[in-house]
Amino acid sequence: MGVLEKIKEIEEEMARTQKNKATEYHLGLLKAKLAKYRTQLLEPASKGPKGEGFEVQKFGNARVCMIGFPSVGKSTLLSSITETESLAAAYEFTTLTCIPGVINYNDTKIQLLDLPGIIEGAADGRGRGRQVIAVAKASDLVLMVLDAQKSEEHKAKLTYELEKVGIRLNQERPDITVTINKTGGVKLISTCQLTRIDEKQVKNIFSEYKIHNATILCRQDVTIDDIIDSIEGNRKYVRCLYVYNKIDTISIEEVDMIARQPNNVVISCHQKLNFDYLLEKIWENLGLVRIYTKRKGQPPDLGDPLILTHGRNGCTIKSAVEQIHRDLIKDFAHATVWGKSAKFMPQKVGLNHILCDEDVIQIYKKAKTSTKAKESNKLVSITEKKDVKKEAKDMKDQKAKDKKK
Ligand SMILES: Nc1nc2c(ncn2[C@@H]2O[C@H](COP(=O)(O)OP(=O)(O)OP(=O)(O)O)[C@@H](O)[C@H]2O)c(=O)[nH]1
Ligand SMILES: [K+]
Ligand SMILES: [Mg+2]
Repeated sequence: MGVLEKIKEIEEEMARTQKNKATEYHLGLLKAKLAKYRTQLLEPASKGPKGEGFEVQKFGNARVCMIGFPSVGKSTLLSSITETESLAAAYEFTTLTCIPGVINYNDTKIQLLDLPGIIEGAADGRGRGRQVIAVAKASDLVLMVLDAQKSEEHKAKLTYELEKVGIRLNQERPDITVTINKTGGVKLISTCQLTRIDEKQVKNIFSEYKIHNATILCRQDVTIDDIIDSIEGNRKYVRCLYVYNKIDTISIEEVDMIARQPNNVVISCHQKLNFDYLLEKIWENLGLVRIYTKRKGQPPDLGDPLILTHGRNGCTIKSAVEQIHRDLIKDFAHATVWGKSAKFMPQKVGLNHILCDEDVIQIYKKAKTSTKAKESNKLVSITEKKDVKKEAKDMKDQKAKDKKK
């Protein structure tokens, strides 16, 4: 029986199983089995003939892709907010390849990718689903474009299709560390109370993966899915905006209700409604930071900022210096900062200072001691030493003289 049939069988069994304390272990095991088969299913995609995927050159400071069912308005949106025209039409599957456009926003270039519509079962290979979803895995932000008339079920279905290939939308990577040992069995350690899993359940899951000796350290109250994700490892945690298009076809009350949900953006391409807010949310979710550099005695160069991304713990002077020039780090002495991150203007800071958007920095390098200067320095230090030695000797002679008297 092929992998797809096995997946189908397990999904049916999970749907049939009552969710309660007694079946929890069994369901956990089924989830692990499912995750294993899904990973197997994905393997061929990467080994498939090269031409299959949508090889689109990365461009600009960030990559955003549009995922959605056919005819929700992805191509109309690309043509509306970038200079690129992408054919739009009422029939489904108008777009058959990946069409890149560029959003110029806040001195940055954000690549926006239009993709073919996907349908249920996309992750299992229906239509060009797997190639479309692979682009989502390689993006910094996913725009899930939805037709405002269609119910929430579309959003849930698309989330499930992305989940099946290991994409976790708007979730943080769970803080779990798995160490495989030679002996000692499976040990579950946690720095907080675990209310959703226990050691026996975790042991079952690990034995499903034929791992019998491991230490699992959890720093938050994790679920069994998080444990499976940490074993599988190939998960991608991506920010996602739910873009509800065609709001010209629903009532104001419905628009208001949709707009209030987190990560939702309501737009109408036909009436060009709310594009500014969409661009603002894209910018916010990409976590891009513009840093302007200035030289001593000159005004900052406002035309061409450094564009950095907000890492997990912010963006530091170090990442800015590395972007200017890799070798600059070793000559770095200190920097002065003007802007939101400076306590006073200008503030003298080191490599670990966390920068804010639109800060201005000036970099100071260590004073280059040329070899001649080094010689003279050395000379100075040696003569100093000589003086010190001579002084010590004079003092000693003096003492000896005093003694004789
Ligand atoms: N009422 C309304 N119709 C829209 C809006 N935006 C797009 N459409 C229509 O929706 C249909 C589909 O638009 P497309 O841009 O081709 O949608 P798509 O998601 O790119 O479709 P595929 O490429 O087939 O996946 C077209 O007839 C558009 O004119 C909108 O804001 N309001
Ligand atoms: K269409
Ligand atoms: Mg299209």
